[in-house]
Amino acid sequence: MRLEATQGATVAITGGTGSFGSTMVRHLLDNGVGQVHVFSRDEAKQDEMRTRYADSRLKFFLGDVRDADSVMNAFVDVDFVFHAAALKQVPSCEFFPQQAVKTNVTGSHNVVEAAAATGVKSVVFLSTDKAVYPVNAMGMSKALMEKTAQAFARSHPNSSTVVSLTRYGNVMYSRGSVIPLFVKQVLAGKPLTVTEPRMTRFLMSLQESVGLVEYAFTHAEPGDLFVKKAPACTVEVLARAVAGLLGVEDPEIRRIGTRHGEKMHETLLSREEKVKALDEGDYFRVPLDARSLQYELYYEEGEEEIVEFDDYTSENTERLDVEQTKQLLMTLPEIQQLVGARA
Ligand SMILES: O=c1ccn([C@@H]2O[C@H](COP(=O)(O)OP(=O)(O)O[C@H]3O[C@H](CO)[C@H](O)[C@H](O)[C@H]3O)[C@@H](O)[C@H]2O)c(=O)[nH]1
Repeated sequence: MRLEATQGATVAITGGTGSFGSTMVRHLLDNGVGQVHVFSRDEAKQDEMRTRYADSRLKFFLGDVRDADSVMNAFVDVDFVFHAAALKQVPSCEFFPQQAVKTNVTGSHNVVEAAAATGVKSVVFLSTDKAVYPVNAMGMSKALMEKTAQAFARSHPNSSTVVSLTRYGNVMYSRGSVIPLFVKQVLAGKPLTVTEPRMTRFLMSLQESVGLVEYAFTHAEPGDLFVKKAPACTVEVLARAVAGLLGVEDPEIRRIGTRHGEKMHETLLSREEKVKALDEGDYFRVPLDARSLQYELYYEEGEEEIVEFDDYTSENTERLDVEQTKQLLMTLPEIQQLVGARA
């Protein structure tokens, strides 16, 4: 993975102390970035990161994407922005949808406006499969974030700020997610709690999410949306793979039922997007629908092709069995460590 464009450049990352942010920061520092502006709300995490990275190219900006001035302040003299700050927990957004609107929608609007006002060259927005046909407040607010970014690109065709989007699925081993939970349950000798055995999720590593953002950043035309092709598996397969790697071949599985706000399968591209998507090998690129607000284009001329296409979902993508899932899990440093420690 190379980030030639960022060599010597100044990059700002909103949500810079999170999982994505800190992985991207490491990657940028290793690839000759000039400066990184780490923008986030949590001073303790910033302090921890400052000590851990101990690199004079890092500058920390305390602020909140909800506060436009704080965003503007962090973007002065910045070349590129990665917008990762978000409320991303499904349950908390479900209980506090207004908070999701403030951070994910208004906050993202502040980011795009500040980027344009300060002359940022390119800003990549991070979205999620949960934004496609959304059923929960987190997904709905991320869908509106996407629309906010696309609306900017559509209404400012001559802007020197390129706005693009990436969408990805579940990041394996992310904080609070199911893989570390299954690991904990296996190590404690407890049954594995599986919501619905046939439920599927895309599987992506944190490194791949950095790669996707880098790809978007390097290739984007204004308003483009990028998705990485990814395999998927059922949660039962995932549970069996995690247990198998930790030496439990036939784990006890306790079915707990689908949780609130959860889908059976996730969708990375709707069929309306799929019909427009360009296949670029590991990635799909969906160009901006740049039509103006001429109503006849929306209401009088349809698109015949659309019915021929399927959505791109965790159900119809490449599906992994237990052995293949084990192999994929073994690419994760956390799993390598665990398995190594037990060998
Ligand atoms: O005890 C559990 C918990 C989860 N699952 C299943 O495992 C899969 C993955 O669950 P995660 O909780 O890891 O991921 P989600 O798809 O629910 O989404 C997660 O990742 C999102 C980001 O994409 C948000 O952060 C969200 O709040 C967070 O729950 C789902 O099918 C879920 O039903 C189980 O089988 N058993």
